[in-house]
Amino acid sequence: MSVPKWNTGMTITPHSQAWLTDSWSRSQGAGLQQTSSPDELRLDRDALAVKHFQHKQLIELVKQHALPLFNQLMAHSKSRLILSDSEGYVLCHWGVSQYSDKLANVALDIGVNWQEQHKGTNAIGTALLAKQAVSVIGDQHFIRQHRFMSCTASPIFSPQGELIGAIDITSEQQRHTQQTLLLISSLVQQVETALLCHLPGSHYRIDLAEQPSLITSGWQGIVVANADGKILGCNPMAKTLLHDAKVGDDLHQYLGEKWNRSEHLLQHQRFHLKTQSLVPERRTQVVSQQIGVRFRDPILERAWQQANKVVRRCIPLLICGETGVGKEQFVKKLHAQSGRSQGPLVAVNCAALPAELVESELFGYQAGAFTGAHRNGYEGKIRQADGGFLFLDEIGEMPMATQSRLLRVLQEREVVPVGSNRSYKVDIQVVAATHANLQALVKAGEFREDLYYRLNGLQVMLPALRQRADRERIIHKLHRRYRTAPQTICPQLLRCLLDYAWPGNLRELDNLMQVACLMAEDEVQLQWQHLPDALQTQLGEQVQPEVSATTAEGELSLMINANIVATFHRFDGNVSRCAKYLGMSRNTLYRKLKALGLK
Ligand SMILES: Nc1ncnc2c1ncn2[C@@H]1O[C@H](COP(=O)(O)OP(=O)(O)OP(=O)(O)O)[C@@H](O)[C@H]1O
Repeated sequence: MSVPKWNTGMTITPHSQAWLTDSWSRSQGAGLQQTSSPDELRLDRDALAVKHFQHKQLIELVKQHALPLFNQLMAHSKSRLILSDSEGYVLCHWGVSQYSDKLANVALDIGVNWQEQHKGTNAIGTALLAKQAVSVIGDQHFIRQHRFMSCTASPIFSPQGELIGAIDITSEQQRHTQQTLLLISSLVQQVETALLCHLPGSHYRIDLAEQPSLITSGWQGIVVANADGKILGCNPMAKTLLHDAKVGDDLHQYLGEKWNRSEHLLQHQRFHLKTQSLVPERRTQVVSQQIGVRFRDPILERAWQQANKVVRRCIPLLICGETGVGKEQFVKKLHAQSGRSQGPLVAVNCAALPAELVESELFGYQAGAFTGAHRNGYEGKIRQADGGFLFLDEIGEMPMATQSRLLRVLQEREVVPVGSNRSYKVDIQVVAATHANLQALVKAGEFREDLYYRLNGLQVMLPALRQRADRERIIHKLHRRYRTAPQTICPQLLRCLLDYAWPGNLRELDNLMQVACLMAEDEVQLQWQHLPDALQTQLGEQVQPEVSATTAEGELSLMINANIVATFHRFDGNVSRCAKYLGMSRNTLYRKLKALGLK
C-alpha cells in the first residue's frame, strides 16, 4: 500500500484517521494550493442579515446552552467558540478578542465561508462534510497559513435529523486533545436537546433511563411530547430505549398512564422517568425575545412578511379583517419588530371618538382654540406618533371632514393644529385597520377615494379564525395559557371547536378559553360541560338532534354545520375549495355532505 506524503512533511500513515486522508484528497481535488491563501467567499451585509434571521433560534440556543459552559472551561485558554450554518458560513463567534487580528487575517470571521472546498481541511468544513466531530490540529490543516490554529468542531442536527450547522472551538496555541472533542460533543448535545424542547407544540419533556442515577447524566433518553401526550421528538438515546417509538405515538403506550403526573422520579416497568412541563420556559422566552414572530397559517404568514417589507420603507399599510381577528395585535408585533420599535405606537380608535373631537384628538389644538380647550393646547395623536407608528383603527368610521385633513397630513407629512396657522413636520409610519369593506364605502360615497389610495400602500387581509389552517394550534395555545394544571382537551370537544364558525374570531376563542379553564379547574380534561351555556347551545345547534344529547361522547362525525352548507353553496359545490376553506379533509367533508343529503 502506498503511503501518501504531503509536501508539508506530514505523513499520512495507515494509522491516520480515514476522514483526514479523505479530506486532504478532497482539498487537493478542489484545486487548492497549500502555499497560497484561498479566495474568500464572504456574505454581504444583507445576505448575512438574512442568515442571522433564518438561524435566530439556533444562535439564541447556542448562546443559552453552549456559551456558558465554553466560558467556564475555556475562557482563559485563548480560544474562540464559533457557530456556522450547514453551508459553512460563520454566523457568530465568541471568545477572546486579542486574537481577532490573526484570526481575521485568515478570515475566520463572521460571514465567511469555511467549507472544505474553499478553505481546505479545517474543523468546520470537514466536520460538516464528514458529519462527525473532528479535531484539526496545526499541521493537519491543508492550507499552510491555517497551521497556527487548533480547531475542533462537531455538526449539529435538528430533531428531524437534518444537518443545520456546526459548533467549533478554535485556539491559537493550545493543542486540542480528546477533552476538547468531548467538550464540543457535549456542547452540541446541549444545543440539540434545546432544539428538541423547542419543537412547535412541545409541552412536556420526559427524561428516562434504565438506572435512576443516569437520569441527569447527560446520557439519558429525552422525549418531547405535546399537551395531549403525543410524541413530537426523541433524542438518539430515547430512540434506542423506546425501540420503535414514532412521532405521533401516544406516550402512555410506552410509559404507562401516569407518565405526566409528577416531576419526581417515577418508575414504569424497566424505565425511570421524570416529566417536566416546558410551558413556563417557552413563555418567558417569547417575552424576552419579542422577535421571531411566526404565524403558522400560510395566509397570515404571507401578510406578515409583506407588511414587514412595506414598513421598512415607511409605506402606508391598510389591514383588513373581521372583528377580533387580531388586527391590533398584529400591529403591535409589527411595531415591536420594526426599526421604529424605540419610537411610540400611538393608536386612535376612529369609531370611539365623538365626531366633534376627532380633529382635535388627531391634529391637536392651539391654546385657547375653542371653549373648553386646555390652556396649554394639545399636540394631538399625530405629533405624538412622531418617529413611530400611528395606528388608525376602524378608519372606515372617520368623518368625511376629518378625512380630507388627514389626507393633507399624509401628503405633506405636516400637521396644522386646530386654531393654529403653524405647521409641524412629522415622521410617521401610518397603519390603518378596518373590518369594513372600504372599497364599498368609497363606492357609496362614504369614504374619500383619494384617502383610500393614500392609506392603501399595501393592503393585507387577516384571515378569520374559521379560515385559519392553524386553528388547532391556537386552541391548544390558549388552553395552555389559561388552564391551571396539566389538562387535555376532550377530542370530541376539540372537533366541535374546530368546526365552529367563530363569528367573534380570536377574541371569542380567547374569552371562551378563559371561562372554560376556570370551570375546569383541577380536572384532567376540558370537556363539553365546562363551556358557557350560550356556547353549548350554539355548538349544539351544529349537531344533529339525535346525537346532541350525548355530544361529549357521541359520534360527532354526523355533525350538521350550517357553515358547511353556506360554504358549499358559496364555492358552487367545489368540494376541494370548500374543504380547504373549512380546514378539513375532503373525505371528512364528503361524509358530512352525504349526511346532509348534499352529495
Ligand atoms: N395571535 C393571537 N393569539 C391568541 N389570541 C389573540 C391573538 N391575537 C389576538 N388575540 C385575542 O383576540 C383579541 C382581539 O384582538 P385584536 O384587538 O387585535 O383584534 P382586532 O382585529 O383589532 O379586533 P377589532 O376589529 O374588534 O378591533 C385580543 O384581545 C386577544 O384576546
